[in-house]
Amino acid sequence: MNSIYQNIITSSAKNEKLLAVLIDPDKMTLYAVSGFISKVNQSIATHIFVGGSEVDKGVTETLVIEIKKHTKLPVVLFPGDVIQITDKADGILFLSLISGRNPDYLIGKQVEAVPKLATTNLEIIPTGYLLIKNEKETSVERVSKTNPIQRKDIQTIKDTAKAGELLGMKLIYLEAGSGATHAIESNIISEVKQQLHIPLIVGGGIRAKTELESAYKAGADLVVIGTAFEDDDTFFDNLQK
Ligand SMILES: CC(C)=CCC/C(C)=C/CC/C(C)=C/CC/C(C)=C/COP(=O)(O)OP(=O)(O)O
Ligand SMILES: O=P(O)(O)OC[C@@H](O)CO
Ligand SMILES: [Mg+2]
Repeated sequence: MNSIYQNIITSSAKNEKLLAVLIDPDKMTLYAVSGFISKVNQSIATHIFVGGSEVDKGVTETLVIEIKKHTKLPVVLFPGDVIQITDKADGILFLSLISGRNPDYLIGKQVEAVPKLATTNLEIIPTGYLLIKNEKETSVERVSKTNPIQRKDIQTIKDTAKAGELLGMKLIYLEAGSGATHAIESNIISEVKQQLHIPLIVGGGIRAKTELESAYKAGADLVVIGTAFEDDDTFFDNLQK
């Protein structure tokens, strides 16, 4: 059986780069799904992530059902909270916000999620999630009440990512924040990647194909893009298969 995680590992070993399109349930209407997903299907995207920092109950499930009608790509939950868990998706990034020091987002929400996950067949992918500072406050900072790590503090970023790996996490996600003023720099990505043995996800503020390519070149195995597609879906035209 080809699991989502196994595919990420295999692609990473072959240096085949992956792209997740992030759909924020707050911003996508049900009637827009089929048109949007048809663009995703024609693009180089390999995954669909669904999640937001603040989403009302039930909204994620309805959206995932609709998305699944239109694509064969794996749909992976990227939840800001436990209420976003639905068994209609294929997998879930089981996030721990390791850049922060809020116990609710390190272990509390994860404990709360267990009874919900017990009734699903979701593939659970333990993910160390690091928020890196940009020029404006991000939704994740506000919602989680945690401080991001400063960009100049590369050693802390590296040590935090490595600590996630040593704790047994299967992916590390470097996050500049949805709609970040600037994407995570190549030197940060490459320094983090060099000392990891697990795949690296990079997201936040990537709005151009050149930025996507430089994240890949620096060592990102999977890049997440949301806002650039939300703002202007002609961005897909540059990312045709
Ligand atoms: C259920 C489990 C295991 C975890 C959920 C709880 C944790 C630890 C979450 C991590 C911190 C967090 C709040 C992540 C949110 C990730 C996310 C989907 C960000 C995208 O944010 P948007 O909602 O697009 O931001 P905007 O509203 O600014 O567009
Ligand atoms: O919306 P953007 O800025 O592309 O960010 C994607 C993702 O990393 C946000 O959690
Ligand atoms: Mg968003």
